[in-house]
Amino acid sequence: MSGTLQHTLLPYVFVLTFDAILWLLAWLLLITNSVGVTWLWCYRLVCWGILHYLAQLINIENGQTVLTRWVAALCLTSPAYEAGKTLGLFNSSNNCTVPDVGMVVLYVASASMACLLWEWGFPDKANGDNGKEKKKQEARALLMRVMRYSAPDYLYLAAAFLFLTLTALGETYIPIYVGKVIDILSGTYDHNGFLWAIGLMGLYSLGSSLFGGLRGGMFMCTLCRLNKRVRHMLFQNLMRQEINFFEENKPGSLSSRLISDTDKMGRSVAMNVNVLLRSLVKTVGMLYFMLGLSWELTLLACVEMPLVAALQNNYNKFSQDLTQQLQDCQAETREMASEAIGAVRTVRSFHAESQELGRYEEALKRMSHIKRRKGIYSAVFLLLRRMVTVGIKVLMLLQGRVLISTQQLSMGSLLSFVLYQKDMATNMKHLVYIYGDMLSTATSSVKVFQLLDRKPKMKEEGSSAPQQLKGKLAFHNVTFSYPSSPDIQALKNVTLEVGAGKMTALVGPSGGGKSSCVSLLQRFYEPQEGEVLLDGKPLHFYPQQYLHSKMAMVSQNPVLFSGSVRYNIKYGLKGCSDEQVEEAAKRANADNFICKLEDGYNTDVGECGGQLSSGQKQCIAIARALVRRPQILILDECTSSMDVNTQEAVQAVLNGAEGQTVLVIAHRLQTVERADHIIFMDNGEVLEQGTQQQLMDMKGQYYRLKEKLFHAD
Ligand SMILES: Nc1ncnc2c1ncn2[C@@H]1O[C@H](COP(=O)(O)OP(=O)(O)OP(=O)(O)O)[C@@H](O)[C@H]1O
Repeated sequence: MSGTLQHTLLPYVFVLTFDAILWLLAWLLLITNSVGVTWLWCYRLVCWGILHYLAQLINIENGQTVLTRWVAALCLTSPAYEAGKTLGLFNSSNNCTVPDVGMVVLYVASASMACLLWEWGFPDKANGDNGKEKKKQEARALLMRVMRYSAPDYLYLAAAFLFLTLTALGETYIPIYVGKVIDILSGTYDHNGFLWAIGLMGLYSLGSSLFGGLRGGMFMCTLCRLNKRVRHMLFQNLMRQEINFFEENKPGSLSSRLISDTDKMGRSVAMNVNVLLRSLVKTVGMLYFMLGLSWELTLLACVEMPLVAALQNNYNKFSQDLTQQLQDCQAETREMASEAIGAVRTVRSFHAESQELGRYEEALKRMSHIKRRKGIYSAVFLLLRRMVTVGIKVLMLLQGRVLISTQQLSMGSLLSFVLYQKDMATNMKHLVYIYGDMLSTATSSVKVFQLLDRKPKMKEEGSSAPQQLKGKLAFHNVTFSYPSSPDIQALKNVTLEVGAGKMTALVGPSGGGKSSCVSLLQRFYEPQEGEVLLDGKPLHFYPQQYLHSKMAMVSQNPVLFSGSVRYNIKYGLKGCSDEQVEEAAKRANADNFICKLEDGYNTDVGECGGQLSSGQKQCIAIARALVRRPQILILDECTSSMDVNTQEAVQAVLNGAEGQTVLVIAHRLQTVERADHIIFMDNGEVLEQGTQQQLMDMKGQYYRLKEKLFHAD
């Protein structure tokens, strides 16, 4: 460890020694102390050349760039400061002098401090090999990506930055005038000077408040626009994902990504960048005034910064970890509550209220435990930070007393300095804290970006979209397992055909693989082996939108959306007239009961169609399929909840569907008997197929099932 430190520090000591020799040369060569800035610039540029060459000779493995950067800062700080002095930027003599030993030490300290800060904020990539640094760099890259998403709002951002700079400048001038007022009051009273100082102070306060408000408004606008844009993109990409994705990711966590994570991500740009830039502009402005008042006190004030930064850095590490845990816990609790509330009927019917309550309480306990830990860390951190701040303040006041007694500083200037220092400390806290917060919110944006970047795991869709479709479906040696249970084959080497313009029935015991066939037809999943063909072409040759316009499906448990009956029937269809909706409803035998509803077709069906009975929902779902006039109609057990009369009516409609390919999954006798072709499936395999008569003659599995159904009916 100490060996490594020696290796790291040696090149710096080596360069410093050479720099000291160069300064010694300057002191020896110059008889007079007063020199021109140009001379100092030339001399230090030559020094830079020499030291840079030496630094290259040392050639350290990791950190060569840091050393090179430090050499540049070391050589150029002194002429830069002297040039500033000559231009009257600092309240000291305008003469450019060769710096004395004290000033040289100060230059070395400030150059090193600047390099340290730079390294901390923007570490050299060559040094970032370890995991922690890599993580930081990734977080930074994410932050840059969030910023890029804000690019369309550049006008709002430019206005916000302008107002921000004006606010910060206004705020920076106020303490100077407070000090002036105190000096006027404590010395010989000058009425005009007093009024002038008070007036300017009021003007700066008013201006900064006005611009502050405008700045906040602009940032809020940017935040809203960014949130809207990201949520839209995210929702768009979510809708493109394959069905398995939604089985693996619960709705609670997806909606949390969509709402709270996008919000946090936006905050990292609009809010944090706002505070970060304000603090940065103010810090630079205040440093300028503070250096003008007293460089000794400024140096002392600057000591506070690395100490607070080190404390804050450590605290951030713990805090980020706990924040992540807390976010996960919150998502889990939310999911648990929405699951129990959504399935309240099931919970009630199994009398599982106390069990759900217990689970929820456990999750709440875990959450409050994490919150408690977070609170304790925060309290300890605040205590340590306060101790550092107070300690530095005491030292500063002691030094201030010395400066006043030697008349290097007035009382008012000391007050101005103390005001600046207080503000400076707050700004530093913001700079360090916000930076940590930005990185942590960037981590939460990882989740958003993961979703944004996710490509659906489906074969790329083709462009075949023929005007006329015969509607012949075929499975060729299809083997399929659900991604969530890859070891269980739901379909085993299935080969079957659904004739164009014919009605085919899929029958068989529960779990036989009927619905799995339908899922493959809908391209919800891809088979692992074999092909599913439509008119002789694999399904993925057709665009998804085309496929779903030609193939409509009514499932066992149709899902309706909250909204009117009309909205649900023409769901997803553009340019569908009211007449078409009503005609489809009549064909699905839904018109009768719809007209009896309070507002007819405009009646709200409630969340998930909760205001309607299961049979009514199925009728509306059939109407929704029929209104599309699909070439292929798939009915998965869709008449199971209808009364016998309604079933008969729907059946008549289906039989009258001329030229339409109909695939029915049914357990009911009447439905199956009307089919042109019957396929019997069990355990993921096609066991028997043929016409009703052929299967009956076989006296096999279908025959036995029919016997059972006959008795049941
Ligand atoms: N989403 C899923 N994830 C994992 N396995 C599934 C999924 N859906 C169905 N399965 C399994 O696939 C097999 C075939 O199920 P499928 O739903 O296709 O049968 P089915 O004949 O339609 O049954 P039912 O008549 O009861 O609807 C079963 O073993 C089932 O457990």
